[in-house]
Amino acid sequence: MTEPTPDWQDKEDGSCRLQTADPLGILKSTRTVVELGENVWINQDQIEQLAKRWVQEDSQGVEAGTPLWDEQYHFSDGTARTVNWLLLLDALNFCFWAEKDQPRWTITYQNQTLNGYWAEAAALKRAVEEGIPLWDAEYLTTLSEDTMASIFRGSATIPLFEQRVQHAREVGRVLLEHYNGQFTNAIEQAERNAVKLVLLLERDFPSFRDVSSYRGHTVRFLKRAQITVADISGSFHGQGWGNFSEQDQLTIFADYKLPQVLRDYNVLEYQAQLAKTIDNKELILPGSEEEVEIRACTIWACELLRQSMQRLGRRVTAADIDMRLWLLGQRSDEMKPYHRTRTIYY
Ligand SMILES: Nc1nc2c(c(CN[C@H]3C=C[C@H](O)[C@@H]3O)cn2[C@@H]2O[C@H](COP(=O)(O)O)[C@@H](O)[C@H]2O)c(=O)[nH]1
Repeated sequence: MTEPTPDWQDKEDGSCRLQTADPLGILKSTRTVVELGENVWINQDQIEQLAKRWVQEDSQGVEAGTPLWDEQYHFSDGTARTVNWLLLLDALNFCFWAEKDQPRWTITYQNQTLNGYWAEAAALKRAVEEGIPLWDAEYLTTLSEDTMASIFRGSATIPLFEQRVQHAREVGRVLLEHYNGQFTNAIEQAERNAVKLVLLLERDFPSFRDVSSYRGHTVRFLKRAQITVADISGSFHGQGWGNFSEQDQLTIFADYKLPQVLRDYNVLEYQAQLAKTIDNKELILPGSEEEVEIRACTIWACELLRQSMQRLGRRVTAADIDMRLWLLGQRSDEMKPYHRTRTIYY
């Protein structure tokens, strides 16, 4: 007696078959874009090949595995202060690349020159070590531009500086108004459920509302809301404040590095004009059809990769696939450029 097909599972045999409940409505809404899109395609053969390769690597113990949470560049004291610090980290976790032919923003920390995400994390850790209480909601509400400039001091300027100041103040304000200054209260209100916490972030923290529209359809990505939950889980090693239910219901986090890696594996293919724009590091407008298609196809390419690995007997979550691809993207100098969309969402 085979199990009855749950009502949310697709019956028709389309390539983008829904095999999870998709409580965040991300897979369903992005599937429309994948089906209608004319600028970005998913190559199913390449997905099967990558799935086979990863399953073989894993069986030979080469598994990239989810590395331990980094504590060299992340503030981590195991208390509610760390939870607030991580919320701030991910409220500012976007868009680290420089204008065309300009040097990236970097900082020096512990005699190392860091850029991108690692520079952001280390800058926020350095600030706490220098006595700036970034875990204090009250303090964040009136964070000055001078203080923020000092926090992110380094070579060149961190992009979208003004927006980052506004996001930090918004985090403080919303924490005070709704959660008595502690994001741990939000975790408890979400009953320690990953999906509920992502939806709470979307509802209460405007800068996290990463939702687009595409030919009249609403398209949900919620990248920073989802990575906030994943980072709290990572920092607390899945225990205590990091012990969430339904974490396997999260999708990958649609940033600018995953599409770059998926294109390098020929899993994503770009229409000629779009490929030229990206290879020339020209800007792609936020909310444009091209940008939404890149992000939607990234999400579905990873979902199809997950399904393909499962058919090969290897159960992984979207977060496992995300981490593996993102780490590959940290060594992406040889790859074709990632797409340039100036946005606060990723
Ligand atoms: N999809 C996905 N995107 C992620 C991350 C991370 C870092 N998180 C992990 C790191 C340690 C912990 O284990 C965290 O889990 C940053 N980003 C995004 O990448 C971009 C920055 O790239 P680059 O310019 O090269 O620094 C930017 O959009 C940023 O938002 C992730 O994990 N997945």
